[in-house]
Amino acid sequence: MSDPNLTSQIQNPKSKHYAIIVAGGSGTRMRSSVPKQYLLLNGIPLLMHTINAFNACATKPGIILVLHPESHDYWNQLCKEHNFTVPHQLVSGGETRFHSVRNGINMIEDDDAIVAIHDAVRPLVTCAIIDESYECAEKYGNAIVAVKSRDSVRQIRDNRSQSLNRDNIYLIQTPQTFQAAQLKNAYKQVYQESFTDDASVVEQTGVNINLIGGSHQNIKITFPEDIAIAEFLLKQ
Ligand SMILES: Nc1ccn([C@@H]2O[C@H](COP(=O)(O)OP(=O)(O)OP(=O)(O)O)[C@@H](O)[C@H]2O)c(=O)n1
Ligand SMILES: C[C@](O)(CO)[C@H](O)COP(=O)(O)O
Repeated sequence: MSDPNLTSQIQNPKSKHYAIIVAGGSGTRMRSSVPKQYLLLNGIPLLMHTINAFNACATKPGIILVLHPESHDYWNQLCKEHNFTVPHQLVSGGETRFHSVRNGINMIEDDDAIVAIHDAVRPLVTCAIIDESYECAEKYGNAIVAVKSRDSVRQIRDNRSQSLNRDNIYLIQTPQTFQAAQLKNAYKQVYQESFTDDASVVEQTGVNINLIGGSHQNIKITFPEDIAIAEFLLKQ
């Protein structure tokens, strides 16, 4: 059950901007007793850092939070424990990230809205990155946050490794922000394993994908050591 006190903003959003924060995963690679999005980072669940970042940015989108269907009560309890009152609407997630995102998109009626999709487990995203992604998506249709590879890169082909020009290699992050019509059309497709992010889903419909600058600090919490790294970065 969602807490009605937290759902008011999305029913009557002040702007046409939305953020779908996907937190419906189970975090198998983290091997923790609770899913990683609820692990504490500087004393509060890391998912709250992520929501706070979107709430603090100038765009101030309506927030749609996608959770595993069995985690809603747990989340509402955490919100009470931590006095967390940022308005948001809860939606149930699906089998994969693709299905969770699709459930979030289904909550948005306005085809002209601008929608950012963000991994709950990227809690170090900055307001500057979030606001720029909305501005660029409004102008160009979509904006995908990415960083250049800092390592040298090689590709295996026919059992031989070949160096690639790393200046042409970008590592993709979130938020990934789109005009709602693009997103809704793309998410009508049948799920494919190659859909590892939202850009790959939208690109499949023939739409050009625009990259914007992200940050090497916008890490995804995936493995146990990432918590210590994020705590270190938060103190900077
Ligand atoms: N069915 C799913 C799977 C993933 N996610 C979300 O998508 C983001 C990126 O996924 P990932 O880091 O892979 O999370 P998990 O699937 O939880 O982790 P793992 O792959 O280690 O199990 C996370 O915020 C995760 O909660 C989701 O909403 N619904
Ligand atoms: C969406 C994403 O965070 C972009 O880097 C990434 O593709 C998620 O991948 P994962 O396999 O769910 O970790």
